[in-house]
Amino acid sequence: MAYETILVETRGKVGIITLNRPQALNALNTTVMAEVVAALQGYEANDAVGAIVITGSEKAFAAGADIKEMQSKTYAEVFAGDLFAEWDGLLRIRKPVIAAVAGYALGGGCELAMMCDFIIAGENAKFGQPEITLGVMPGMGGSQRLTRFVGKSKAMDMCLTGRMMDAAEAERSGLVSRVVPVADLLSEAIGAAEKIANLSMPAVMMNKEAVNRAYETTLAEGLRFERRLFHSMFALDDQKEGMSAFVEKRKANFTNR
Ligand SMILES: CCCCCCC/C=C/C(=O)SCCNC(=O)CCNC(=O)[C@H](O)C(C)(C)COP(=O)(O)OP(=O)(O)OC[C@H]1O[C@@H](n2cnc3c(N)ncnc32)[C@H](O)[C@@H]1OP(=O)(O)O
Repeated sequence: MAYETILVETRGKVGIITLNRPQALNALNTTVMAEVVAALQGYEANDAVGAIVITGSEKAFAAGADIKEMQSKTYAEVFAGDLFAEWDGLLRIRKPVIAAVAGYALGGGCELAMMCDFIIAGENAKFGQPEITLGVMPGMGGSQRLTRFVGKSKAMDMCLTGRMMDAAEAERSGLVSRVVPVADLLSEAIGAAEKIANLSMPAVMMNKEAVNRAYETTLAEGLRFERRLFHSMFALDDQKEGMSAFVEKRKANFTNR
């Protein structure tokens, strides 16, 4: 499929989506949204792909939702069209999605990164929710997810002042899982994705579902959910293979069954 605003490539078992609107610092317009979700759905349906990386350029992962596209919209339009709801398609992807962030990840760009399963940042990454400076607020989960990632005080600071957080602060605060030199960012993210893609896919997907559940439910309910998933894994060939391989001191050969 030919895309206008993203580049799509498969390396081994890893699908790579690169946001590609350099003239607008990868601002997220309606076309980007539709194309990213379509590419993700394509990888989700492709059994040869086990994990996905979303990245941008060295200067910008994404500098936010496209302000020029939003500028003149009316309340009636954004309400009736449920502006940005299509991004929820990302949340229905069951394979792991890693954000590889260099440069600006602002507004919707920061929100897109936080919708991924984890974030690997280049040393020049800058995260922020500057919507307040435009007279609005985050519209795709920023006020909720950022607060869960970094806590109330820092989330308030960022949403109310619009200030940016650099990669070191983002790692300290738990927003990103690792920080690497910009030159190594894509290979680090692809390496992590490749490692995941070579594991048992049902086990990977159940791990993802269980961690996500921690955001949505009580501790008691989450622990019950984890226990049930854990028990169900003993119905998988991959559980037998993984444990046998350990005991026999060999590499596991997972079949995703
Ligand atoms: C999954 C999530 C999607 C849903 C999102 C829901 C709600 C989200 C709302 C938002 O995201 S509002 C936008 C928040 N972002 C910002 O306010 C950042 C805006 N950009 C900047 O402040 C600066 O561009 C910068 C990032 C600090 C970089 O500055 P620099 O001087 O280096 O470059 P510029 O000359 O400013 O930009 C180059 C070029 O890119 C255009 N551009 C930058 N950001 C956007 C944007 N968000 N939307 C549209 N266009 C953008 C900028 O206008 C320049 O283009 P020209 O005007 O020269 O043609």
